[in-house]
Amino acid sequence: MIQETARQFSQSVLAPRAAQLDREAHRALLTDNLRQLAELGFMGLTIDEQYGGTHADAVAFSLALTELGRGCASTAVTVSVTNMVAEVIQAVGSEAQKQQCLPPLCSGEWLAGSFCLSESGAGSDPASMTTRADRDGDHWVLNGCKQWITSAEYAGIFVVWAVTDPQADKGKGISCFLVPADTPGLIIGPAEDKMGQKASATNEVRFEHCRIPADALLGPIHQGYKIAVTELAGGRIGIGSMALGIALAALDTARDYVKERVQFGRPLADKQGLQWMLAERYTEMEAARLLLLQAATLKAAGRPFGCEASMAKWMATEKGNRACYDALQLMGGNGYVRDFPLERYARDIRVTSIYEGTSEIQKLIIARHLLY
Ligand SMILES: CC(C)(COP(=O)(O)OP(=O)(O)OC[C@H]1O[C@@H](n2cnc3c(N)ncnc32)[C@H](O)[C@@H]1OP(=O)(O)O)[C@@H](O)C(=O)NCCC(=O)NCCSC(=O)CCS(=O)O
Repeated sequence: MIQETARQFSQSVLAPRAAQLDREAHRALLTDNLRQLAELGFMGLTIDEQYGGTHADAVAFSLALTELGRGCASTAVTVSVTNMVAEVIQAVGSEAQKQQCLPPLCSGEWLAGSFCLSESGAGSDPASMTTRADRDGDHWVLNGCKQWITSAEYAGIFVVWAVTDPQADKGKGISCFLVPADTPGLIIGPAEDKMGQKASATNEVRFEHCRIPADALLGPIHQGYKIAVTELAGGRIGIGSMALGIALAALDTARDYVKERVQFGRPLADKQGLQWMLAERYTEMEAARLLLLQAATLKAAGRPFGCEASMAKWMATEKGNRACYDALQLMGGNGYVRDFPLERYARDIRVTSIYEGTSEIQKLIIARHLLY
């Protein structure tokens, strides 16, 4: 039912608006999409009902993200990251923190949540972060700068990682905090001018003597790094599922095109070389779908799923990029112009093999599981 609801919303609302969102980086249309999705229960898909969530599982999350990715990647990534933020709070938050943050995130009162981990010098290696949280009486004081933060412009809550013990071994002195958007000293930089996913804002977030109360600590002190890498594994199912949706949208468009387009007196679909392109790319995306469902099923069962999530993200995003490349090729010049959505799909999918862990990081995680 969740998959069908996502599919219908994606076809009827997201897809018709996606070109305008992309062309104008249209925040108002994006936020309208988000409000409607929150009403449908997509902002707290795996969150307990008592906090306003849908209480679905990771499989439903994956299926939903694929359908939303088919329609509009800018919207889908916002849903994925907001769900990841809600999951961190549900996983390690106190009862008071859950009561404070989850209902407004799930209902859409807060349009989004932001996951503030990466810094300019700490992307693939977040344990090298330099943002500090220093204790001052009954407060923490945050200083530092985060980069590549999805939705920062319109987020209601920020989950922020900072060094709380600079003397500790690498990764052992980091803690996690909850920072409401209106906290003085939290400063949102201008949006990046990106290649794709243009309506989704990606900002720098600075903390300048940003004072937060002691009870803003999220989860145990100095355990923040482990919380981040654990939650990122779940986020990777979302990004992989969205990439699958973008790739399938591209392949479906190209498949319909080659059936219609006549060259040398026959439809392009009759050319065996082009048939094989479609056969290979659809087969790869089916493999990605099954890997995503495997990772999601393990997560839903409460079993370890980090390696499987990395395998699934690698497959869905790398093969998804290839699928968009070939789909564009199948449409020739028409793939390259804005009259058709192919060039947007190809731009939107490119970042999926970069954010929430590059393809190289996914292979590092997979290799560690194989070897150690
Ligand atoms: C590449 C890395 C995986 C390397 O990690 P490290 O070697 O530095 O750390 P580990 O020792 O592997 O892990 C630390 C700690 O956590 C435990 N752990 C690790 N993974 C899991 C898991 N899936 N589930 C549970 N626990 C896990 C591990 O056992 C260790 O525990 P102990 O200390 O031994 O008790 C890592 O650096 C990495 O993933 N890098 C990529 C970071 C990344 O994806 N960055 C992009 C973030 S996206 C962003 O910030 C923008 C937000 S957005 O808007 O989307």
